[in-house]
Amino acid sequence: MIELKSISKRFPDGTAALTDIDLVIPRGSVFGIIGRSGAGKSTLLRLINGLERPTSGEVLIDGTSIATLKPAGLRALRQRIGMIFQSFGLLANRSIAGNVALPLELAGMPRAHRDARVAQLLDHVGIAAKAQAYPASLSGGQRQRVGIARALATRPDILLCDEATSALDPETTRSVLALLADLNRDMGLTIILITHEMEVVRAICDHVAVLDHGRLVESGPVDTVFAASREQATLALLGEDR
Ligand SMILES: Nc1ncnc2c1ncn2[C@@H]1O[C@H](COP(=O)(O)OP(=O)(O)OP(=O)(O)O)[C@@H](O)[C@H]1O
Repeated sequence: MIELKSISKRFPDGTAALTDIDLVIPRGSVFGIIGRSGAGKSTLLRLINGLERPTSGEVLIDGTSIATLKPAGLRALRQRIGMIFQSFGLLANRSIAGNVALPLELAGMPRAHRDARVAQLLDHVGIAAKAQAYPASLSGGQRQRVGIARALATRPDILLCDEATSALDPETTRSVLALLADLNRDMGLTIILITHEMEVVRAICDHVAVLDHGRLVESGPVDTVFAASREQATLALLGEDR
């Protein structure tokens, strides 16, 4: 379980990116965080993986405050958290297998184990045939599958998705979201997904939180929030999507 307690984040230039956020993300959920550009979504994700520190408040993962972790604890936490990005973040000069192997190399896994694990991961995301290809020769959907395989290499139990399907066409988006749903179901992976697209939330999330200008407008089960919201920010996002 991930808990955000009274989180505020103000950047040195005075920008108040997040103000007084309280949020509980249950283990095993697919949790959508939605809001317009600048609402604070990326900042929230970066607080969860410890890349940013809150100005006040705390982030607890399974009851442990990230702020109390020593460097070794923070490294261990990062191994528990995978991340995928809108721009995929693949290294152009490494093969697909080489990209997926990278976090295992950094973790010091011996070559033979690494090769077996990479093959298993590529198979799992349906892209084994492309192991020796390079990112430039893959479609966007295939590249995101590689991104997912790489994110899962160290067997995380939390996957953070930063606009992971925003660069993909609707059909490819559906297939990548279906893969994420399978991973949630089969591995019990907790998925936190930030997006500005209501359709993505509707397709895959069980819970949603709506951010607006750094504030949490509302959160709860997707069906409840979408069916009964009276919040202007939520209605505006729903309206844009209809
Ligand atoms: N390092 C930084 N220094 C100063 N301000 C920042 C920094 N990072 C983000 N911000 C500001 O904080 C606010 C929230 O940004 P954030 O990137 O979290 O929003 P977002 O909802 O993810 O937006 P987008 O969908 O456009 O990525 C914005 O006003 C942004 O300009």
